[in-house]
Amino acid sequence: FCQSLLHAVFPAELRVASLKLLSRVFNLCSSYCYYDITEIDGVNTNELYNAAQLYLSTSASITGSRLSLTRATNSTAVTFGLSNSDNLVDVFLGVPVLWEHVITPRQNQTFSWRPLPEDKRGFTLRIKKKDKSLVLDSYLDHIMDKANEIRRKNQDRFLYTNSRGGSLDSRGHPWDSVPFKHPSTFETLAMDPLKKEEIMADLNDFANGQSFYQKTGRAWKRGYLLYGPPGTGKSSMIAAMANHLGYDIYDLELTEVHNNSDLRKLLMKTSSKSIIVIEDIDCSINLTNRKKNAGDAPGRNHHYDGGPLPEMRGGGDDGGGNSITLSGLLNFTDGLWSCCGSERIFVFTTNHVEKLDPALLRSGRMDMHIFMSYCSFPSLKILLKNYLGYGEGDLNEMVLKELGEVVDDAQMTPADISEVLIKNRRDKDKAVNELLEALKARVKKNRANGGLMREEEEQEKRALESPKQGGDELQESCNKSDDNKPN
Ligand SMILES: Nc1ncnc2c1ncn2[C@@H]1O[C@H](COP(=O)(O)OP(=O)(O)OP(=O)(O)O)[C@@H](O)[C@H]1O
Repeated sequence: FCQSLLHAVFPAELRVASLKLLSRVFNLCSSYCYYDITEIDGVNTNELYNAAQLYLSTSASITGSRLSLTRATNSTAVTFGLSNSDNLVDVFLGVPVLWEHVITPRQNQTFSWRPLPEDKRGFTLRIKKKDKSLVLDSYLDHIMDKANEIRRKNQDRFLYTNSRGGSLDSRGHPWDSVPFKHPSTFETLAMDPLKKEEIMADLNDFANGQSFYQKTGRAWKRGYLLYGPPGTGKSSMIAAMANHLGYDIYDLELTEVHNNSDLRKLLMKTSSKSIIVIEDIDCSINLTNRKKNAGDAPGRNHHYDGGPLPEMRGGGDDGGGNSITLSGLLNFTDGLWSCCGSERIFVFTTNHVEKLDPALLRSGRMDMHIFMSYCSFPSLKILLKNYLGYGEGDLNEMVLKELGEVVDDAQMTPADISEVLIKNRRDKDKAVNELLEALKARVKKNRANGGLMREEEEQEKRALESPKQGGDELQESCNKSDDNKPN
């Protein structure tokens, strides 16, 4: 009776109008504004909805007991999201933002070339009116960036190489790629923990430093020089860097690049958020005495240490002529061309730092010089944990002390030590005993050689400390060290 009375007094049109009026009054009085971010915008997928879902899946402040779990194609990680009507508060630049996930059944199917989901999904974002400009100006961009970063970390990454004599694939791309699945991480890397932390902090500062680089007018790139004897983990370090940041790797085979202009083309085809690696830089091109090289005979500035000699490719001009020159390489890492794209890391590795031209070592080019040393005691403990599962306190105190006493003087590389441990990994005691024997034998051998290996290391350090030393002098010191090399 009441209902029919109400309907008679308030006809449907009046009811709708008054509801609209009420909601308008409510909106005017409310200090909040609301944004709806629906999954499907018309018939197109709304990128912002997917990004918000991914972004919120990393938030630790999710309330509610029902969460949705997803695992995307090509992804190795499971992410969780908000279920229906669940909400969470995110804080951005000190401003609280409320997110609510709303799922409603789709009523009338609109005509579409593809079937639409049965449910209409969307987020409602509630924010104070006074903070509206903040949301529109930077919060949504922040969400898109973060979501891309999460996708990158979750998805397979790629290892690119140019080793096809500079030919292009069917898409005109000069790089070959394979999925990158190297298991090396900073946790498994045998290295002084303090040094490791310093490198990780430097990488994090770089990856989060967009505004810093923009503010200071610097190109968003960073250079690392990894040097040290073979088998000390330079390649493992590069893999750990890529895994830590979630970057792709471009392994640049310089000996396959014909000239400076090809080098530029390769650079232009690299993506941002990547590590561009030139391994054994001292063996790839002749990086010393560059003035002399500029006038050298054709092909002279390609220089090899042991590998097959490259084809003679013409004169060594600096301006994009017929072969790679040091200045071409410096333009690649340092000049205007290095700034196409952004967020890129250059890593050069060498076993003979003293052979490098001081121009390459100058600060600003290689921002961080990382010496990969022979296995130290802290590094040894990491290897024992990796290969035998020995944690702190698991190994007999006496044995540990003995290992500590000989490991520095043995000057064995982590690669050599890993070999000994791998060989006996099923019998832990045997592995440790054999390692101890191997270390002692190496100490004996080094003493018989008069500690020449350590001297070589010292030379490398001196070369780094005096980057202004001329190319000729460096070459001379390098030749001397090669002559004196122990077997
Ligand atoms: N610091 C390290 N931490 C953990 N494992 C290491 C380390 N150094 C070497 N290894 C082990 O030795 C193997 C060879 O090391 P890696 O190729 O990284 O050395 P490298 O210094 O790059 O050698 P090269 O100069 O000959 O290229 C690795 O696969 C890894 O198993």
